Amino acid sequence: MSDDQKPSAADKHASGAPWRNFYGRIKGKQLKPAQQRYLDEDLAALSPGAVGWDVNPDRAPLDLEALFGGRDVWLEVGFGGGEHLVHQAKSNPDVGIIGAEPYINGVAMLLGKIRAATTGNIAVHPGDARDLMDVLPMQSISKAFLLYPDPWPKARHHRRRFVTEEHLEPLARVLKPGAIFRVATDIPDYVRQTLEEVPKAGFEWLAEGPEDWREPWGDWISTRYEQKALREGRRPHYLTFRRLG
Ligand SMILES: C[S@@+](CC[C@H](N)C(=O)[O-])C[C@H]1O[C@@H](n2cnc3c(N)ncnc32)[C@H](O)[C@@H]1O
Repeated sequence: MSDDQKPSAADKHASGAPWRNFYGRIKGKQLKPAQQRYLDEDLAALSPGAVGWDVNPDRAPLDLEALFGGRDVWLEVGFGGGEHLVHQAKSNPDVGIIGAEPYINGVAMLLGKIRAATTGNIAVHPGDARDLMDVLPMQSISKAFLLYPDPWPKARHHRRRFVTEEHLEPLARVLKPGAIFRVATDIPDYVRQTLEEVPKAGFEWLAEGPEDWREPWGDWISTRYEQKALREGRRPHYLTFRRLG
């Protein structure tokens, strides 16, 4: 079936949930017993609240005050193995960070790192960031990270990329005016699409000179995917945007 024949976001499930295709991997190789234990023992307590359509069909906004006690809240979309998320949480104890990641093996890896780091300022949504953004209060997030999003290199798959209206419009809605949005990618055509689409959604690119995109952020820690890209000879690009308004 081609993308055109599939249900679109305008189509709904019987529950009222929009039909959101997720094309990435949800499960990889068999989890190690310790990883399964992290999921069983830790995940529920780290939940940001009622995100699923089954438990929150009216999409009532999450109580971030109750979750993080009035801290600034940051969002990481697609945290992979969680190394960047935990690094930021450890470096910024006065901030609360919510991560969304549908790949359950990645979620288990993050939970292992949270145990080792004993940080208390992380919430984890083990699913699609779109479902999370539905229930984040308007203008509640002061920084967002999109680090090495799935590249979808074929032209007919570009519409699956995160930097499309379907994702950027809700992201813009939940970010505070002036909030920072960081995007890292190793795919030149992803840079092109990001620079075209993100400003259309109400952001400005903060480029401090033509070579600015080559330099990682001062508080950067390289991610698993970036390490793979470097091994395979691809160059990272670091783009910083500010939410207008
Ligand atoms: C290429 S990996 C990069 C992972 C990590 N950020 C890194 O740099 O190592 C992209 C990740 O984005 C996740 N992802 C894709 N679509 C997503 C969505 N709609 N919401 C949340 N995560 C998503 C995938 O499951 C995958 O783990």
